Amino acid sequence: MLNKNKLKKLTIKEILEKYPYAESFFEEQQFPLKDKENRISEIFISLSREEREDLVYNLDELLSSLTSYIKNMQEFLGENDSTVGLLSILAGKNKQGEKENYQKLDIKSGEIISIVGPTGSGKSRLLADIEWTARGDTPTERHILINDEVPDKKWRFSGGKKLVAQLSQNMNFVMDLSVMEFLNLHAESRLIDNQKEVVQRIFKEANQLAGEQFARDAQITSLSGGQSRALMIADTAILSSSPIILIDEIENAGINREKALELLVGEEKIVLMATHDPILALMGDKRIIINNGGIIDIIETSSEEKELMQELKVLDKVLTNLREDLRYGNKLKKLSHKLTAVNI
Ligand SMILES: Nc1ncnc2c1ncn2[C@@H]1O[C@H](COP(=O)(O)OP(=O)(O)OP(=O)(O)O)[C@@H](O)[C@H]1O
Repeated sequence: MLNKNKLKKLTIKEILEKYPYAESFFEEQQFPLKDKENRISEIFISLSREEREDLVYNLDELLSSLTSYIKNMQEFLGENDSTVGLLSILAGKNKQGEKENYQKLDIKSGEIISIVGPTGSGKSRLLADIEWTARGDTPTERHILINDEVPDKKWRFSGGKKLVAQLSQNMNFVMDLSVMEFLNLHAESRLIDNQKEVVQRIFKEANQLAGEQFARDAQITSLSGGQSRALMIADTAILSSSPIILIDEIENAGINREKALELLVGEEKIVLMATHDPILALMGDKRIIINNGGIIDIIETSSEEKELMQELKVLDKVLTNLREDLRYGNKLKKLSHKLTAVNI
C-alpha cells in the first residue's frame, strides 16, 4: 500500500516513472523539480526562502497531499488493483462446523491455483469468499487477506472495479459491435495511454488462442463460443484491472487452454481455476482439494506430476485429432497408429 514513508524514499525520477501524473501535482504546487535524482525532502531542504514562501505546504503536508493525489489518480485509472501481490485464505469451517485442515494459504501474483472436488463440495463457495473478501461473515467463516492486511471494504462495493474477474463457461455478447469497436470501447473506458497498441495486442493474442481465426471487423455477436472466450480471455488478461482471475471450467471452450493460462499469468495476475480436467489441474502450481465444504488438502504439483501432464497432453492431442478426423469425414484408424504418430 502506498504511503508517505514509501514516497519519502523515492527520488523524483522514480516517482515520475511510477506515477507520471505526479508531474501535474508538482506543477500545481509550484514545487521546483530541480534535480530529479534527488528525493522530495532533499529538494525541500535546498529551497531558498522565496521558493519556500511560494509553497502552500510544509514537507510533511506535501508528502501527505501527494500520497492522496496519487491514490485518487490510481483509483480513477483503476491502477491500484495491480498492487495485489499476495492473496491469503485463512482457514474456516466445513459444512459440519469442523475447522479446515490448514491454517493459511498464501497465493502470490503470477501463481495458478486449481480447485478440485466433487459436485457440491464448496468450490464456488471458496471463490465467492475470495470475491467477497470474507471476514468470517460467510457460511465458511473464512477470512481473506490482501497483501497480509484485512482488505479495504471498497473491494466489496466498487461497481466496475473488482477484485475478481470471472471467466465462465457460457459467454455471450449481446452488443452489436465489431471486434475492434468493442476493444476500443473497453480500452477507452480504462483511460490507457497506448490504446492503439493495446487493442492490437489483444486482437492478436485472442486470435492465437482461438481455434479458428476471426477478422477485425467481425461482429462480436457472430463469433463462435471458442472465439468469444478467446477474445474475453485476451481482453481480461491485458485490459482488466482485476488482479485475481477466476476461471470456471475452461475445458470445453475450444481454445488453446495452455496459451490462455500463460497469457493470464504473464500479466502477473493470480489465477484460480475450478476444474475437473487433469491437464488443467496439473498446470496449477498448487491444487486445493475441497470436500464437504472445507479445504482438506493443498497439494503442490510435483515434478512427477508435471511429467505426467506431458503424457496427458499426448492423449489429449490424440483425442483432438480424432475429433478433427470425425468432423472432416475421415475414417478412424486404430489408436496404436495414432499414438506412435503423435507429435506434441
Ligand atoms: N463450509 C461451508 N459451510 C456451510 N455451507 C457451505 C460450506 N461450503 C459450501 N457450502 C454450501 O454448500 C453448497 C454447495 O457448495 P458450492 O456450490 O460451492 O459447491 P461446488 O463445489 O461449487 O459445486 P459444483 O461443482 O456443483 O459447482 C452451497 O450452498 C454453499 O454455500
